[in-house]
Amino acid sequence: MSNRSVITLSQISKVYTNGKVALQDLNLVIRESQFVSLVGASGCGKSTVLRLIAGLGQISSGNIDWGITQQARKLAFVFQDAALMPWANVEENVRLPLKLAGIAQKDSQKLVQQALALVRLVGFEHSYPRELSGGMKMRVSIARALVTQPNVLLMDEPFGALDEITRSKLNSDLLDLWRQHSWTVVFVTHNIYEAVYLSNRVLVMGTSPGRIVADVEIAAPYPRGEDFRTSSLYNKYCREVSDHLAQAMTVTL
Ligand SMILES: Nc1ncnc2c1ncn2[C@@H]1O[C@H](COP(=O)(O)OP(=O)(O)OP(=O)(O)O)[C@@H](O)[C@H]1O
Repeated sequence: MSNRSVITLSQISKVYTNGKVALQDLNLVIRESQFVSLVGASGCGKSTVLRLIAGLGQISSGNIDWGITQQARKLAFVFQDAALMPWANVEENVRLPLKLAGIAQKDSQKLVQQALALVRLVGFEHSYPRELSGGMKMRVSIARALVTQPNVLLMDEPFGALDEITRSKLNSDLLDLWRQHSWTVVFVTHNIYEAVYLSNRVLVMGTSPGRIVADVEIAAPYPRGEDFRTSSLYNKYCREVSDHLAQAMTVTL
């Protein structure tokens, strides 16, 4: 991991048109290849942070500065809902961003195959979303994000709707991919255990107005397997994040 800052949020505030102050004076530096999770109570502004980083919505005040040029910057967004086109098969769903970018099918085929291989969906190219499990649909959604070969991956509770076993499997797969590709990842989740397992940094947000109340470095080496999940170190970090979260919620409840 380099020390280069990729995303710098300075004094960010976001007031929605209904007057809701979602974020106030938020400062945050995300470094290259970091895996950063945002955790916090519902409504504390996690998705707002992610959307502003993605350029989906206007900042009310403050700045976002990028450490990579606009030309070199490749963002991909993964949503909680796999949001696949039901009438299109797996391959067509994954190809969509390339099609929208005007890339011809003959040129996109290799990228689509590579993305499907990354999420282990080779052989399911011609299946339709209705034929897939929830975990497989989410893999398609991740492949659709990866097909553009991003260097920054923004993930908004991608595994929130999945059962625990599927979530745990996808967590391990995501970590393997992240280690191979060194993306900078910003990951939103409600789940403390997931955040600690995945991240090298967990940011705890407080609400009303949304702000960062704790920045916890998860100083455990990768690869992280079952050994880590059952270790006292993992428990220690989960307790630390949980305590910060409980404190943030006491202040606002
Ligand atoms: N388009 C909008 N217009 C008005 N208020 C909004 C809008 N989007 C979000 N909000 C409000 O801004 C606050 C932050 O919302 P946001 O979705 O960022 O929170 P969150 O932490 O991601 O919540 P959750 O965990 O429930 O997804 C909430 O009070 C929400 O109701």
